[in-house]
Amino acid sequence: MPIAVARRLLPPGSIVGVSCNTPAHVHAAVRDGADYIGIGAVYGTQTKKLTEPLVGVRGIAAMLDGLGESPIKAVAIGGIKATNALRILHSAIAPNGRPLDGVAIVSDIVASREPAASATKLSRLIRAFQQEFATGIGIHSRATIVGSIAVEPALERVQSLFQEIKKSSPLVHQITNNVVATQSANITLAVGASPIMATAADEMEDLSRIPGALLVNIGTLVPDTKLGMLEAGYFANLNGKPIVLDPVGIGASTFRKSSVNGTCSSLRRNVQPIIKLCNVELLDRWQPSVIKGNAGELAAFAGSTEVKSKGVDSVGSGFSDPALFVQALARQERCIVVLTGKTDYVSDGHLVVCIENGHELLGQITGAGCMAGSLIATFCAAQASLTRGQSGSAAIEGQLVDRGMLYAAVGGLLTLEIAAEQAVPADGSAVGRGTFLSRLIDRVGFLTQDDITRLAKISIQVPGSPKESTRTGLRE
Ligand SMILES: Nc1ncnc2c1ncn2[C@@H]1O[C@H](COP(=O)(O)OP(=O)(O)OP(=O)(O)O)[C@@H](O)[C@H]1O
Ligand SMILES: Cc1ncsc1CCO
Repeated sequence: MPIAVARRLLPPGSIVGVSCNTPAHVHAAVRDGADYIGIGAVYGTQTKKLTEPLVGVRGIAAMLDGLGESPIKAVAIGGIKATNALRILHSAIAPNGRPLDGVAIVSDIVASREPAASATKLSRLIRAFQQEFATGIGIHSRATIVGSIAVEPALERVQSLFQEIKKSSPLVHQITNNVVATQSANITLAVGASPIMATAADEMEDLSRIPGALLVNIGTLVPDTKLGMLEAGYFANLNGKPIVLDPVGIGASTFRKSSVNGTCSSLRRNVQPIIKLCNVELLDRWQPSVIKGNAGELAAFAGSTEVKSKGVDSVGSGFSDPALFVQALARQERCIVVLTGKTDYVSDGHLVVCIENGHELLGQITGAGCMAGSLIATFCAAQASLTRGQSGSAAIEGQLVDRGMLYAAVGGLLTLEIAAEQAVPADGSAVGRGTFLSRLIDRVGFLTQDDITRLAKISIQVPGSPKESTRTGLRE
């Protein structure tokens, strides 16, 4: 029914909402003067028969963007429950920064044995998110840092994470590719953590209960493993476990791209009430803490044509302004973004940390990026362990991404790259790729926190800001 007709039939002052399934619907609702819009269905639902395609979590942001500066409120609807509400609120942020105003929920309340308790739980979750969103720094901050940005506090954070790994030996669950599984497990053990390379969907709920972190690497993705990834990430989000996503070779095929976040997935065309799990993209189901890739992978992920890829490799010299790229992508994805290469760039959407360590041999063996992912996940597990004591506070309840993961990503990269420098003989004698890999794993095992502090070559900047501080590997 057109809004004008509804307004004629209803008493004056009535609130009129419009269901929107596409950006075109949103534009029409703005033009016709709706009071609010309901965006959906996000997921499949049994509450009503769906006649329009599912929007998916990844589809909400574009619709919010269509609201522009209008005061019209927006809620998401369709299959939303206490278990996925936070995921939806986190992901559904328009490029212009506009979040959802709320979520519409039916069965999780009316079909609950304790509807009042269910409603209270949901409202607590939503308020915690709103509080987090309003007061947060880092990931979605627009605050400007005044003065120079010292790197020492960042290195101190890395040190305490390094100590925590040695102390608690966290479990690092890795669903990775079959090219690198052994070396990834070995490098995780070498740094002092405990790897488990489990892939079956049926065991993910059990594994998610063990504190630690989850790595999802799509290097040799097959449908069965994808089911495991969907389940593992979902339960990891529920249990507040950090997730590192490594979209290996994402530009190589439509299957990889649509499995992660593509808009061409069959999910978009699926009007069945129950979603067939394998058609769901990973990022429709869970929120990563860190997304890591080389330039070709991150360009394909972000839909940028600036950098090309060939299989799992990046082609050419990379982005013209990598710092700005990672900052923008981190802001859009509301998580830490890591761009690897000769120089690495790590951002939380505000700060960008540049790392100049490493060795060219890292670019000449397979799986250096995958090992970087394993070490980043290990440091994320340590960060989660350090913050676990604070859980229960409203701000933590409203988060899926811990801002400390910026330092975790930096710590993982520094560990790999400083060990790589040490793996090359100091007397300049040649080392081949095979020996280099073994020596690299050895050196990760021998690395000390003093090595990291002494040898780190990092700088921190806020792109667009003239203030920048640099730190070389030399002792001052
Ligand atoms: N030329 C180089 N000099 C120094 N460090 C490098 C160089 N090339 C890569 N690295 C380091 O190697 C690690 C992996 O980065 P890279 O961009 O090669 O990953 P990748 O392409 O995803 O690797 P793979 O697909 O083999 O897993 C990073 O820590 C990066 O800093
Ligand atoms: C070579 C290769 N192919 C798929 S995954 C992988 C490992 C490095 O990314």
